[in-house]
Amino acid sequence: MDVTPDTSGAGGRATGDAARAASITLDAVRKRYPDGTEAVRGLSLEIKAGELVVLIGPSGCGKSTVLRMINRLIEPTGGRILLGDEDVTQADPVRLRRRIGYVIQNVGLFPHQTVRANVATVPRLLGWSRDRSRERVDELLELVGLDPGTFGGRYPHELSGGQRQRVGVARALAADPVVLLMDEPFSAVDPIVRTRLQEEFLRLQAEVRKTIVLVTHDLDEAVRLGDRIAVLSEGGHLEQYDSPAALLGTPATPFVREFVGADRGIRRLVVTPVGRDVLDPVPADGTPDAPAVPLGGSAYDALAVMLTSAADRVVVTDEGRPVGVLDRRRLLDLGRAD
Ligand SMILES: Nc1ncnc2c1ncn2[C@@H]1O[C@H](COP(=O)(O)OP(=O)(O)OP(=O)(O)O)[C@@H](O)[C@H]1O
Repeated sequence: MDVTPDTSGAGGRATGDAARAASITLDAVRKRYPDGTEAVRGLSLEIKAGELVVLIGPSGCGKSTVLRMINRLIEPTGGRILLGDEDVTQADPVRLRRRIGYVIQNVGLFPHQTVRANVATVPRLLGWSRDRSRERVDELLELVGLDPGTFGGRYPHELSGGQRQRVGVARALAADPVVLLMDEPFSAVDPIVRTRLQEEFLRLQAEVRKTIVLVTHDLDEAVRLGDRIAVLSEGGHLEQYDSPAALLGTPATPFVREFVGADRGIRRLVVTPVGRDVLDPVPADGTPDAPAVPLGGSAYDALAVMLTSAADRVVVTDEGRPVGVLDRRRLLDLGRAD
């Protein structure tokens, strides 16, 4: 398998290939548009190989500009961007883009090409044989949950919005890129489909472990998907770069506090697992008559169970065995970490 920067000839399996993910380093990156707009005024950010980082911030803060500078759809006017240890500003932009998958809001599929032909776009550019392309495309369609026999010959207008989005992801993964850039990938579908796509996407990422930079407006999406979240303010200023739990629990600046909102306590419960450290021992006289929740489940789910059964505590179980008791006050404290 080719692990050098040039992907020509590289293909291989779609799964379990951590060597094909690269770290990304932004070092004092700037973008001044020709009309004088300073979209990004010196942003530094490290993204580890295999990490999923979300860029979030108000409209116009420079998120898309940052994303597009990574694959040089937009040229930076200052600073450095490294992919692994290679400076992307020195790379040939066309070859660079073949190594970087890119997924956008309305997917941008070619309307007059079948699903298979759309997914095979980059392999074709790379000169792969027909058989090799076809094998890879079918493997990817399976990976994103579309049966190749049913969907491979369809045209984009014969798919639902969610199916189109999956084809977009398959296409972006086709040449086994080292990095995946996603600009509002799930915003064109309704909230129910969006949640399902997000869940599928997390499962997919657990398999392919790409380095992913994803732009969104949606804080819940950021919290659900991100290993780390970068909150940007105007001019691409980095307000905070942290795990979802740390961001919600300890906003670093007044801007972040306002951005994550008053309901951050609830959001924090969603990303906080119930661990042994917050449990009281099971009473000596046996398990209390309370509903059970699994160890490691989210504190939010535990709260939901308490509320629906009007209980003041839950029994926490590990593989069915009670390991402790969590009371409501202790649980609510988990949402109030600052
Ligand atoms: N081609 C351009 N020429 C001049 N200014 C631009 C250009 N493209 C973007 N901008 C400006 O740069 C700033 C950042 O834009 P960008 O699209 O990166 O923001 P964003 O955070 O992605 O916004 P949104 O969330 O609304 O998509 C904005 O003020 C925008 O008006």
